[in-house]
Amino acid sequence: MTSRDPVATAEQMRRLEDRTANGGEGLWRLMKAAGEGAARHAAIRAAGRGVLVLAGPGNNGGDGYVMASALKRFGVNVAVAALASPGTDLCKRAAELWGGPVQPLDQAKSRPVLVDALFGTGLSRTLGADVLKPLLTHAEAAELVLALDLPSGVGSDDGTLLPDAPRCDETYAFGWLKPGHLLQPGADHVGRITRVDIGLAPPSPELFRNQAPEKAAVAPTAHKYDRGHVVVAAGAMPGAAFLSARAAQRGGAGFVTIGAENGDQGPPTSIVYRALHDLDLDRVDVIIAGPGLGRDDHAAEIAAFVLEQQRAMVIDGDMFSLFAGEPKRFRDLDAILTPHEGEFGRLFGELNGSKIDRVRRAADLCGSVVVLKGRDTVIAAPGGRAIINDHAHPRLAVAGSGDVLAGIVAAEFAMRGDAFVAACAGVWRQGDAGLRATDSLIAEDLLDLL
Ligand SMILES: NC(=O)C1=CN([C@@H]2O[C@H](COP(=O)(O)OP(=O)(O)OC[C@H]3O[C@@H](n4cnc5c(N)ncnc54)[C@H](O)[C@@H]3O)[C@@H](O)[C@H]2O)[C@@H](O)CC1
Ligand SMILES: [K+]
Repeated sequence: MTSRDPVATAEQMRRLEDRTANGGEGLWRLMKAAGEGAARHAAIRAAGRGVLVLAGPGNNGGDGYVMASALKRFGVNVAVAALASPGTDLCKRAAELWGGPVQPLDQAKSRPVLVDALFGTGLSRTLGADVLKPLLTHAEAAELVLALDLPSGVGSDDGTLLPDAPRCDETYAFGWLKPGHLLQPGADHVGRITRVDIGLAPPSPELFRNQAPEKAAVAPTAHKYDRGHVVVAAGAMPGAAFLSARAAQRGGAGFVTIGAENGDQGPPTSIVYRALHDLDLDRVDVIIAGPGLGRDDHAAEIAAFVLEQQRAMVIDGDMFSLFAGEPKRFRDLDAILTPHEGEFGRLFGELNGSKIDRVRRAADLCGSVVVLKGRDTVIAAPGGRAIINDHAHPRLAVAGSGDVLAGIVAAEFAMRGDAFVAACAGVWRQGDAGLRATDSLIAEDLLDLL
């Protein structure tokens, strides 16, 4: 697997900072690297326009003072306004480095470029009107809003968003990405993410941002079955099964069968229709169950039958209603579950914490890879390995999009054999298709975009 951007929580960032810095001077070097790194990017983005830096009382504010002093050195016309006097040693030192005038937040004159250095990973409660009102006024007056580390109002660990927090155009992420850069609704306020390397030690590899997968290897001599045989267990709504089957084909599976319970033949296409009970399921790589399956007794029989097969599976749609509150039913399988929020709640009930916490817990509960779909999709394997996918577009929220995802993920699973890697690859590919589509997207279009 190619290298992915690690994602670190605020607590992990603090520990990494301590481990890297080894004392006060080291911490100061990190702050200097952060503020100066951001200044180098911002000086170019400002393109001669005046800059106003809003500095908070903590170390995010410290980064702001360092940045302002570097911008001044670069010849940029920069002013600083502060919420309160510096509250940490590092912030004090940074304010001394700046040494120029500092105005109160609500008395500063707005400028075309605004830098939000009020709060970063230390935001711990809701923003008062004393902060929010001037912040919004300056942001509305600016042509370009840049945030240091995180936009003020975005929760670093969970992507929550405080009401009325302004939207930024670009965020300079110091060291590593934080979950708040990628999780909704906060991620929508982050704008373009630019990572600024400050020489921080790497975090333990637990959480990453998804990235373009390497193509699954196919041997030049591969037979169609070597490229993966995927079966879709069809039920009440054959259209959904067809979409999944087509997506599995387009996704790269060599052979795709729709297992229709009564052996119904579909339209004459390269998809084979067979009665599910007549298939030699031992020779099948992955079974998809759920898309269009239905929720009646007949569907329940099919669901029980496919679970008994103990094959690798992609589980979606109606399966989460048929097994509501029973995630342990999937425990002994090598499976990928692809619920949306509603289905996730139906299967796992209410779980606490951030989206990452909840999906990790869910994966442990069912012993399988769980993909919680959305603008921000979180994928977790049992044991804690997790990925956030922000490579997607809201236009993917159309009927049938989930059926397509199940098919792509199944193809990837059949070709790669590793559930977590396959889920990450499939989610990326669907997101990528969505990004390349137009706003008139319907699920069928995705098939041609794979
Ligand atoms: N952890 C790291 O590795 C590094 C961190 N740096 C910077 O340090 C930041 C974290 O600094 P801090 O931990 O000092 O935290 P912040 O500077 O984000 O905020 C903490 C301060 O804000 C106050 N506060 C929190 N929520 C508030 C609210 N809603 N209303 C009013 N006041 C509020 C706190 O009481 C505290 O004074 C990072 O985001 C980054 O910008 C960088 O200097 C470089 C290295
Ligand atoms: K900030």
